[in-house]
Amino acid sequence: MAEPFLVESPDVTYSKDFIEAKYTYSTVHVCKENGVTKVRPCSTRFTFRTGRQVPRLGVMLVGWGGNNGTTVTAAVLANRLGLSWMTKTGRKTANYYGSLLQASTVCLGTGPSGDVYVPFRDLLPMVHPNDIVFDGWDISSLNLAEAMRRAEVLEWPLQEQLWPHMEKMKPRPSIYIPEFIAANQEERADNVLRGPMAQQVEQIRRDIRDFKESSGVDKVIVLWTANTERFCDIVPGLNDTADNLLRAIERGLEVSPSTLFAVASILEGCAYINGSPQNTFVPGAVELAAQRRVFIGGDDFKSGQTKLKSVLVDFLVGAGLKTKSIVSYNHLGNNDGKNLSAPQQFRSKEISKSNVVDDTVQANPVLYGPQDKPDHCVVIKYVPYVGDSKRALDEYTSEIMMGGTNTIVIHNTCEDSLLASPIILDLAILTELCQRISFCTEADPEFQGFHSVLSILAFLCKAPLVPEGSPVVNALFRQRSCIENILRYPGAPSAASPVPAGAPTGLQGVPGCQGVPVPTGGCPDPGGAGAQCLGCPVAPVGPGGTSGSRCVLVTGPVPRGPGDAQHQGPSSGGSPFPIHGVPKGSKVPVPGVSQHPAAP
Ligand SMILES: NC(=O)c1ccc[n+]([C@@H]2O[C@H](COP(=O)([O-])OP(=O)(O)OC[C@H]3O[C@@H](n4cnc5c(N)ncnc54)[C@H](O)[C@@H]3O)[C@@H](O)[C@H]2O)c1
Ligand SMILES: O=P([O-])([O-])O[C@@H]1[C@@H](O)[C@H](O)[C@@H](O)[C@H](O)[C@@H]1O
Repeated sequence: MAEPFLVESPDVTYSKDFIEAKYTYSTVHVCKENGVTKVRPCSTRFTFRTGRQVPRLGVMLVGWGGNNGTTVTAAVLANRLGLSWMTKTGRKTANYYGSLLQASTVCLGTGPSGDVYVPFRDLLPMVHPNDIVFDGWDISSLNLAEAMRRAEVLEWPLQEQLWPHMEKMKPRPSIYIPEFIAANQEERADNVLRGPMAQQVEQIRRDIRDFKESSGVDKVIVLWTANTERFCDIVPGLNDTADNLLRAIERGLEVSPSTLFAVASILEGCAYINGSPQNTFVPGAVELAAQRRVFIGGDDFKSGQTKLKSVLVDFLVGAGLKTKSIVSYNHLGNNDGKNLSAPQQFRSKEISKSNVVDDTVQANPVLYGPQDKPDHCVVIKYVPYVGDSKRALDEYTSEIMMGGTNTIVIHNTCEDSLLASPIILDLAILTELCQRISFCTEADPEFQGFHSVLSILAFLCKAPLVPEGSPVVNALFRQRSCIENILRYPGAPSAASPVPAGAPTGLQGVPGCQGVPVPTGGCPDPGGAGAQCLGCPVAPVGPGGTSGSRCVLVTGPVPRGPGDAQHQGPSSGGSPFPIHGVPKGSKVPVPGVSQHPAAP
């Protein structure tokens, strides 16, 4: 496939199979020494290698018969077939609006006629959504056409055109454990697996292999878009390590369906993404992903009200206005809303919708003291009549100068599934791309992949899953620039915006953060054992590694016990922490350590 642009630079080479790009990553480290805060610029010379061969991608959706599952499948079919349909406001044509990769652009650089913008998807060779092959599971036996009609998301003239294609698609029977989702879901559960838990996991693994073989896809990514589950307790001996989790499954102990699907996917070498807010990635699941070097990501698609919240609070607090109260109310009438009408399922969603402002608040000690943060209220009501057309009302009240008050009120109506569907595509395509990117540095010449917790997906998720020790950043445009920078390094490094000195250690390119590769060397602060940089996770090479002046930027401490990523829990943040180095040449990404909030 011809490249949409060629980078003419001594730092970029194109071979038949790879694009190789050298890039000097510059950042700053902030360390406090003897009471003095010292800022030291440092840089690392990377070589990125991206495979140019775009595979045939299969996406298996858990919850395929739901509003999101049917809608994203229908959207890809409609685009592939070039469909259009009449509505009361005129003819509509299939598109991918709402997709970062398909419908947004990046500035490649400046030319004689000014800035040159290209679609995000052109930065590197990536899967086109039209080519994705779908399959999946649902506890409801309806075929995809009947499920699309049940969802009531798409206009009927479009549904009619899609019907013959969708009715051939039938969700595979799924793992169903009633106590994890609302009791009101039981009436649709007529397509469920029976037998011991371990046998059900084996069936899911067989399904993945069967799909791969029958469809002829080159690789499969599994994505959870089934109902929101309640949180799981993190229990030592049950789900705190990979071995304990696998043992718990053998014994049929308390493991959620979403975690069972994660285990099945990881054991099949398939990346697994969680589109819902529950803590699917218990420490044992994260450790298993790290051991098998399989990408995992999530949590909870960031589609509308929360996406706006992450921008608004960033704007308000970033402008020095002290936001004191945030009220996020919405009602909706789809099956998701029905499931969320149950307290435990609502609580999962309340957490992911609430914590999205924590990092912005914690980053501004001028406005907020240590325990000070805005009142934050999340309300979700189920109103069947409005269906998928979610109504959101938000109020943001901030203190302004000299005792003044600023109140912003927003009303937002949207089809929730039409916001989530393009996000599902971006999650799958970005994950597949990351599977083809490897990197090395002058100090670590062996090529290696990103950390198994793919936190570059943060832009697409309400509660970004990040390795322990990587700062959790929710500010939307910082998350976007992280994806842009990561895609630029391998594709158009010369245009990559360097991380400005003093840049926040949240997202942009802090190595190990949000998928930014883990470089070694370069840090001016060799530090001794236990030396800590306050600015970002930097550490001297730890046990088993080489000693000396190289610092290793880690994506998380070597597991002290349970390997786990940090689900953005109520108290997420980038505070200093005991950190360890990653022994030189270690290929297994470094899992984090459990930070999952206990079940609320
Ligand atoms: N804008 C959005 O739509 C949006 C945004 C963020 C997150 N989400 C989350 O995405 C998920 C799906 O949303 P939706 O609107 O499609 O909901 P939905 O209820 O329409 O679809 C969920 C589907 O999952 C099925 N299901 C439930 N348990 C299952 C299991 N164990 N195995 C297989 N299938 C199972 C249900 O039968 C249903 O068909 C929800 O968790 C929701 O909170 C949605
Ligand atoms: O719009 P957003 O806040 O990103 O997220 C949505 C919530 O507003 C809605 O209440 C919920 O039912 C959806 O699953 C989704 O989570």
